[in-house]
Amino acid sequence: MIAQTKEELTRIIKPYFITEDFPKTFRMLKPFILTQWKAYVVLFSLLAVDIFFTLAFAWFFGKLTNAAIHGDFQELKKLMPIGIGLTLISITSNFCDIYFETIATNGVKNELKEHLFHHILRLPAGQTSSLRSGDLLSYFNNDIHAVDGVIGGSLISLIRLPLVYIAVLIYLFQINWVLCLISVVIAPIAIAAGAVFGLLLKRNGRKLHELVATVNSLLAETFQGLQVIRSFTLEKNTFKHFSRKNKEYFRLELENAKLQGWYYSGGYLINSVVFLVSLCLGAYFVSKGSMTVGSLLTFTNLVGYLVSPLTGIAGQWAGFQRSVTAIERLINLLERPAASLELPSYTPMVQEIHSIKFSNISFGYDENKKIFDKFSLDIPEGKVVAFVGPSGAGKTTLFNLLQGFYQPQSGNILINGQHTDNLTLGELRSAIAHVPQETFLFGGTIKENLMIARPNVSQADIVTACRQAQIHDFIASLPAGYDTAIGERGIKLSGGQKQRMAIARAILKDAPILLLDEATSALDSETEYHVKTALDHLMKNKTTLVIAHRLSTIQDADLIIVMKEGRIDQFGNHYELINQTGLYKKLHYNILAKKEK
Ligand SMILES: Nc1ncnc2c1ncn2[C@@H]1O[C@H](COP(=O)(O)OP(=O)(O)OP(=O)(O)O)[C@@H](O)[C@H]1O
Repeated sequence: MIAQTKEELTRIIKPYFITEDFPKTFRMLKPFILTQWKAYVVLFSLLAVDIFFTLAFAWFFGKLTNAAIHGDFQELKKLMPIGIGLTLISITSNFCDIYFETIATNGVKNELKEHLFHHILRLPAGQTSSLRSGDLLSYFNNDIHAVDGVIGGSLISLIRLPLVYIAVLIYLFQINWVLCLISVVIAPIAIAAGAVFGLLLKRNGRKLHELVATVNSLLAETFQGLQVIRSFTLEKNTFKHFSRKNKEYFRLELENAKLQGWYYSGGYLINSVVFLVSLCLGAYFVSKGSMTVGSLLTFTNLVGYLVSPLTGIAGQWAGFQRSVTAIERLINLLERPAASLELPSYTPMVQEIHSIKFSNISFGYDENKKIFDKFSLDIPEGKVVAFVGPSGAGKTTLFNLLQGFYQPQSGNILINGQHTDNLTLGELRSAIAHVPQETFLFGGTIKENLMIARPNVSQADIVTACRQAQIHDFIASLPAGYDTAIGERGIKLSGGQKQRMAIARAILKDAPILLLDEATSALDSETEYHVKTALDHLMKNKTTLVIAHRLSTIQDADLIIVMKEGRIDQFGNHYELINQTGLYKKLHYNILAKKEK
């Protein structure tokens, strides 16, 4: 398709050229590169050794040939130690090159990985909810490794190759300027061809990085959702989807290989032509006596360096471009604003709760769709407050705001009269124990899962908490007891056991505010009894906010807040509310009806 207008032409050409992302890339990488400055200084010093060696070896070769032709054994004897010295320099410099390049690139990547991980851990929920876990993994196992091109070999080569070119050009010019001129004429072709391939590879590189992230997300979601896939018999469709993406990846890699193949073959062709022309012309000059055989050999030895740096620069440029596309993705992530400067950690500053107040809160996950509009609520000290209301009323959102996962667009949340904005995230979250509806357990042992509640918990604390949470007897009956591995996400535990593990965690955390999101899934009456006993222990002496689904929790609550569409529809205790006509009465009879079924 031919571009009709200038704008259209610009739109087609633009993706092939780096403009703003180039300085942006270096601005982002600079602090990480500076951490490895010593290795980079060594690498740049080695450039000089490399250039010296290239010229010296060609010189040595020519000298040796002339000495051999003239049977000059004295000269040969003098040249031998020089040859050995050059070889030793070359071996040492090669070793140092590899060693220091590894230090520089891996050092930078290590720092970058830590920075990225640190950043992701500080991102607010609003930023991470739009990221898929596969995408996040891709940053670490794909994009970070692709930065090699910018921080390692490609960067060094982009500096080394022009220097080699200039040094060789000056040297060869002195040997035979006519031959030199022929080689220089070829330069624009090599540069132009390399640049075009580099830009084509960049476009392909961006597609490849995006596709790797998609495939990673697909894999992560498939493995996490294997049970759903099995129960909805989605195996065939899932496989087809994966296979399509996998083939697309293969096709893009092939396209890349083709581009690289053409590029290297083109470089080889240019190299060969220059070499043959120089050799034939040089042979003519030797036959005319205007050049020695040694000089011709030196020339043919070095003439490649007048072409390869040019094609090489273009090749490195291509690698560089592909890396830049990976870095663009990293920059996009790193530009997302973090919720705090430091990583939150357990900081139990708030020991007692006298008041919790939501004051004129307005909030929407999407700013155009408000969940709360000037919402206010006072939570009484040391009481159990139950939140009930239809799905989507905003009950969980209230919990999210109190824990600082999201910030209200206006209004304040105050704990003991102090704005939660004035507390660090560590202080705020250490004051709250949250028992979510679905318990997330890590893949380690029971003990490891309980120890995350707070630092320095003892075995005795754990056992006491588990007894109160009605889970100790079960754990003790396991062959490895508290050291039993519970499988990924605690797959080896039942729903009721997971809930009691979450309650034990909350007991261990011993925070003054308790947020409880009761599970909606029905438990058998014995487990229900155990869970209720565990909760009674947990709620003692705490200010408790509970999203309640169980009749007993609701009836026993000191205050019931009936929520509807982000507003408080009714409030009071069970006996007050049941005698009013309104939403509570309806909800109450709905729960009763469900229970009877
Ligand atoms: N992370 C999110 N991003 C965007 N919208 C969200 C998000 N979480 C919840 N919502 C929306 O906010 C509204 C309130 O949801 P919330 O989870 O607070 O309701 P709820 O009262 O807890 O409901 P349920 O009883 O079903 O859990 C809903 O319309 C929901 O779609």
